[in-house]
Amino acid sequence: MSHDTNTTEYGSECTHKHPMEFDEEPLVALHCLSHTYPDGTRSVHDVSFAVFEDETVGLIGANGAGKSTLMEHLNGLLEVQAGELRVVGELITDENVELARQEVGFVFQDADAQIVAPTVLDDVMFGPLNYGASREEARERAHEALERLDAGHLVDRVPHHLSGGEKRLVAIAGVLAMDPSVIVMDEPLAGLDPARERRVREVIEELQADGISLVVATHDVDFAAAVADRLVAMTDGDIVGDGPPDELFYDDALLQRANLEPPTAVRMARELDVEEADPVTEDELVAALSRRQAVPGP
Ligand SMILES: Nc1ncnc2c1ncn2[C@@H]1O[C@H](COP(=O)(O)OP(=O)(O)OP(=O)(O)O)[C@@H](O)[C@H]1O
Repeated sequence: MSHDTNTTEYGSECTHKHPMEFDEEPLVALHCLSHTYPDGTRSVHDVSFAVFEDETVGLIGANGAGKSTLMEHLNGLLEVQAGELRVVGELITDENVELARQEVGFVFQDADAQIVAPTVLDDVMFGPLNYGASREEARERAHEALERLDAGHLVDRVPHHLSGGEKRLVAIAGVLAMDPSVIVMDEPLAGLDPARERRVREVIEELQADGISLVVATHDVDFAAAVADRLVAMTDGDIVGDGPPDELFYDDALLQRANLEPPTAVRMARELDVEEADPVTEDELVAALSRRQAVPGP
């Protein structure tokens, strides 16, 4: 999407009040997206959403708010019915949907949905091979991606026999092997034991440190507070909030509208009358409390 966006460029269906204007080119942007499923369920309506370089967007909202529907448009899994999708500035159509698939990797909540091959190596090689890499290059990329996730030891295993956490690492490796600009993750911690959860959190931190942009959908507000630079809140197919965690998680009216509870740190900060900052994570709360303690009394 360019800086000089104008309404004609985006088609006549859109009733969105604010044309998207950016100081920098988003890596992926949906503008005025509406989607109705074949049974007539209207899942998102006139939604605009952009992801920029080197940011993690937390997508939050209650069951059925439209998070998965929005995310499945970001790499062309769902076809745009009304509105438009741009990836690295290119308008995505039937002809170039592969660009969206390559640039935006998708890690499903259900890792089994993503497994396509008889061994982990074949599975991780599948993406690069599918996009024209030689077997040698695909193998190299698959090994690299698995090593990056400390999952090299799984290379010859049968994917269906892996544990839930291992499957998720393999699914992330499959996406990394494609070298995407943006990785979309649907509930990445769901169903993991504490050790696997910790590993997936570390992987997310490593991806962030590597400058990869992420979109993470989650019901876990504590996790969203810890992982996201920016939060986008959805309810009933609309985006109802977009801003930093310390703004959104202190906006009671918005949380109520989105049917969300504030994170633990926000609730505790209020109970403890922490006023000098708006902590949203445990670490921030502890820091605010120790600063308060350090202030000498009268
Ligand atoms: N294949 C489908 N056919 C019909 N309706 C659907 C389909 N997939 C989703 N929906 C409906 O679209 C709306 C948005 O669903 P979506 O899965 O995008 O929400 P979500 O925020 O991801 O929910 P959850 O947190 O429960 O995963 C819901 O009303 C849902 O019932």
